[in-house]
Amino acid sequence: MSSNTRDDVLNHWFLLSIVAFILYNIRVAVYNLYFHPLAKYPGPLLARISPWVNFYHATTGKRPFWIWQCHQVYGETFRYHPNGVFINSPTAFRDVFNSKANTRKTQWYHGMALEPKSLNTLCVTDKQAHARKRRILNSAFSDKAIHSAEKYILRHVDRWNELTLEGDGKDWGAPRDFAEWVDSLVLDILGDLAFGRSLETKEPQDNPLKAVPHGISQSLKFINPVLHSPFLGAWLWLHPRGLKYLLDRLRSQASKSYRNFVMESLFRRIKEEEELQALEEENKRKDMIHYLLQAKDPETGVAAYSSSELLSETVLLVVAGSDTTAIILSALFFSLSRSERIYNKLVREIRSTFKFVDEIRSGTTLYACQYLRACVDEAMRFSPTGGSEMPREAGPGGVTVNGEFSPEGTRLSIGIWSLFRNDEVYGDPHVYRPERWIADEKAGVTEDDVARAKSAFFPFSLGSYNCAGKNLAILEILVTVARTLYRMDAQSIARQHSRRVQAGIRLGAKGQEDLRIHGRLSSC
Ligand code: HEM
Repeated sequence: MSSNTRDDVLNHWFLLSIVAFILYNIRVAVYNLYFHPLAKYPGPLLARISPWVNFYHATTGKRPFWIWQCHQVYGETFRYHPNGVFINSPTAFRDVFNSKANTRKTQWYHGMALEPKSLNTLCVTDKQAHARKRRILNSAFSDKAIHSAEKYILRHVDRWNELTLEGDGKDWGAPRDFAEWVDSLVLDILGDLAFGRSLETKEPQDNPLKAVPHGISQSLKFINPVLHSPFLGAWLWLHPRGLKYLLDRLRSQASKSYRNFVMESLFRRIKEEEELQALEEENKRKDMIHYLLQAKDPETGVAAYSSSELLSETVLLVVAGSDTTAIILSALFFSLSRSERIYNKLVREIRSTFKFVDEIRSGTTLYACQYLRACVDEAMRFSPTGGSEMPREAGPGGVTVNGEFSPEGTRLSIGIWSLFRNDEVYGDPHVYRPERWIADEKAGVTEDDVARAKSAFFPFSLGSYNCAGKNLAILEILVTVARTLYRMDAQSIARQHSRRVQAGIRLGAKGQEDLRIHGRLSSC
């Protein structure tokens, strides 16, 4: 064949390919717009046709706000993906997340896993496998386990307070970047509760583990767009075929230090467990990893977890147990720094309820501090911790959500940020107002108002997949806030937002935080 004829053939095939590609996309667009089961729902035109729009918003870091804006424009339900809708309704949340709902976790969760082959309790999508793993995890969060963990939480909070106050505490101490400062507290607590050792990241000396919270944020920020991308399936396929190796090499230093920390801590803890076997039962330290190591398969009696499953479960505990609690504490102190009225009211409640700081521990007195709990709930509403949504899809045979039927495989999403800022439920959703959680006729808040607010409030999710660590998290937050504000006056030196939220994940870059807090001894 002459070179001219070969060029003609190539040009011909090239043109044909382009025409075929265009025709294929037109066909897909027409189907998605007019014949797809979700065709009746409104939404941005391009998002209804193509999954790339949703992906684009995930890369911007502002997807929760895009979702909220779309609800303002298109109403309660809008189509954000050819095969998915967002629904901003408390009823829809219950329909999708209740234990009996015919819905399932999507492939998104497999992408979240460190090792897609060793899925942890959060990432496993098979319901029976999840129930088995969750039973084991529950033993690490039983009332007894939390009760025995409390003394470690208190010890860390007390030391953190001591370090916040400088010298004799009579003058304002040097301002601290609150986001980082709270990260160190939460990580030290987590280290003690999970691995039975204090990580000492709040101590002044240099410590490579101080980079761990940043490593966690970076890893989450990196994976978030991938999870929302149309190439997630290919990503999961490639992961065991070389992609994992490549990613490990490209990882940032902070992300590496977080991974190494988890691995080292776990392997060190496994060794210690062997030594602990020789001790009397009451002298054994029963931290979270202890429960995982001791778990047995009920049928075979052998260890329930392989070492890669243990690692995967440990990663979950570290991420779920640190980033979330730190975000809520940060959001709460940030909101207090913006309102003298709320700050003073909370301080009054804490200082009038307890006579001594040591009385601030789990128990009816702490849990009866109504305003404290309202401030925490309002922080969880105001700055929800998870990503934009907890992705679910309709199971076999489809499911009815909010009165509308969706066939199997339809993505059914509820934007957490949008739901917690739903105008119809909260009236003034963009205002941090703890009073909305306490019925008080004089303040104009009725029982019905509180019930309505609670009807849309699911900070720890709902059903079988709800947060395993919720009681621990609440205790940690309550004692940290109460002991800190009992002991010291806190003051913000800047009035801008401390933490921007990127798809539910903190940016938290060093030096970019605006909320700096310093304390001085309280007069009580
Ligand atoms: C204020 C703090 C916290 C909030 C708001 C929170 C919220 C949540 C939410 C919404 C989920 C469901 C995620 C999903 O389905 O995609 C979840 C799951 C989970 N959380 Fe938390 N969490 C917090 C603290 C903690 C702590 C301190 C721990 C333990 C160290 C923890 C351990 C877990 C675990 C193990 C799961 C997976 C449960 C399962 O899938 O069965 N969380 N959390």
